[in-house]
Amino acid sequence: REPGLPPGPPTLPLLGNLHIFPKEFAHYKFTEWARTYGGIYSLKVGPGTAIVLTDAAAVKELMDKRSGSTADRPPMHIVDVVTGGFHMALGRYSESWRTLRRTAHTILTPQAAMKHVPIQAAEASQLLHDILCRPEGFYNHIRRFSSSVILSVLYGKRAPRYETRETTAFFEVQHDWEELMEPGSTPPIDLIPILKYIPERWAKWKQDCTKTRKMQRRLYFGLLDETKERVAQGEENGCFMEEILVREVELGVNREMAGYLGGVLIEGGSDTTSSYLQSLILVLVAYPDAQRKAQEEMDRVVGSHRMPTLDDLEEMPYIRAMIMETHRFRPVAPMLIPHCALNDEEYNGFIIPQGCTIFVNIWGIYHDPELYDDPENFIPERYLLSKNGTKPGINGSDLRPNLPFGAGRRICPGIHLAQNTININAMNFVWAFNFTADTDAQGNPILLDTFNYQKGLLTGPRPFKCKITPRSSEKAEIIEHEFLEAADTFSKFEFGLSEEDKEFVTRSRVRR
Ligand code: HEM
Repeated sequence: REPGLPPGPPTLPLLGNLHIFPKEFAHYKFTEWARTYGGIYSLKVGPGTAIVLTDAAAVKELMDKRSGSTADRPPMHIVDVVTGGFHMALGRYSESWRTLRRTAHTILTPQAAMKHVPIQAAEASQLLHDILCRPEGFYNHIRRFSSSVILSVLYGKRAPRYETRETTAFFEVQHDWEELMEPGSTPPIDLIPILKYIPERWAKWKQDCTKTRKMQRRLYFGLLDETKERVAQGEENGCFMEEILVREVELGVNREMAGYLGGVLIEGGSDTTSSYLQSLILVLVAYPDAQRKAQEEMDRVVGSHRMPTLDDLEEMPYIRAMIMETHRFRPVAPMLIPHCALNDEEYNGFIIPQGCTIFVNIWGIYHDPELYDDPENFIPERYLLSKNGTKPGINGSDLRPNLPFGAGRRICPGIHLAQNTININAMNFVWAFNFTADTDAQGNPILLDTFNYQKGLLTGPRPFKCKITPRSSEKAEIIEHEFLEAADTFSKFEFGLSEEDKEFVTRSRVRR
């Protein structure tokens, strides 16, 4: 470890800390180390350096205020090979990143996000309906929902079924893409660049890259071309890509960029929102008291005769607190996406060297007993006591409510879209259903493991079982009614459907 770096675990010659670097669920180990080495420590990864921030003040200063210096991503050769350098989320801080980011931002502002609320609300009514009809399939109903919302918002084309072609194609290619990026699945090309030059016939990872690239391009550019054709036929429906196509010269976005921008936004918008909503159901089951309090508030504000709308949330402090607490308790991205330092920075007497990888360990911050009372439990009330949920006597002003969405110039561009989706569904779930633990053969409740999560940079609960029942027959009727009423909104987004999709749409729109 070079002098001036923050402290960290003891190193070995050449390897540094490589031999103890966690291969999965790194946020647990990173949090354990933070309790020993402090809110800012370093790890040596061979010759490279990683800095782990588990301190809100350091995140505010280095990631938000000095974002111009920390907005890069670590080099990932695989990402360049597969996406030609056009991956906005994983790509370097370059001119093309800035163009892509500007383009995404102009169209995903809070006002622009409001334009998409009708399709989000309509899809949320199908989600309730799907759960009502087949509660045991809730996990995949949520995945369909997220995929359909993002496809509708971006390409004006929805996915009525989990098996709809574009949804299945996306899940398939995303699975391969995530596997390819899993540490250990490729040789350490970024540490030993000469490995890039091994011919493809001897390097399986290169063949996998070629396959993934082909699959991604078929899906992403196929969707782009379909949108073009639809616009040419005068059938616009106000989706994101239509606006890009109209403004491509002004925005400086060429075909390659538009194709990958759409693809990366599908990647960013699919499993993130679905993981959040799956976590929400997990905590509603695991913490029945919190569920009961949320339902009492819902009954007071909305009652039984209508469904909640976004405007109602203003009157629901407990449900707002529950939404915040879910982000804290089980953040979708426990360490955000790694950043990389563009320049040397100095902080609290430590050097943050140019080129180092920076992990923002929000898991460690959110589970710090110095900041939160009983951090390992789901307690929405903490957000009623203080804006950032911190315990009495603690100044939580270095925290901010949107921290789970990232930091500085790399903060999630889909945040407003995501928050609307989360708010609509959180209210719907609480209004519509009772969520209870599944029971064993003797009728005893089966305790849920709230740590049974998928590995990866973005994480969500592994499939789990629970019982979901409508809170009343009147509510079940309203769900049915709202779903049928949504047909008009859906129809603008239903084109190019397969025969199976059409058959499903016709069958499901008949009152039962
Ligand atoms: C619960 C929902 C979501 C959560 C918790 C979430 C969280 C995050 C986080 C933590 C980052 C990394 C920020 C950083 O490195 O500092 C990120 C980046 C990103 N997110 Fe989201 N996100 C969500 C939904 C969405 C949606 C709906 C979209 C698309 C419309 C989206 C698109 C992206 C993109 C493109 C990036 C990369 C930004 C960049 O590197 O410049 N996300 N998100």
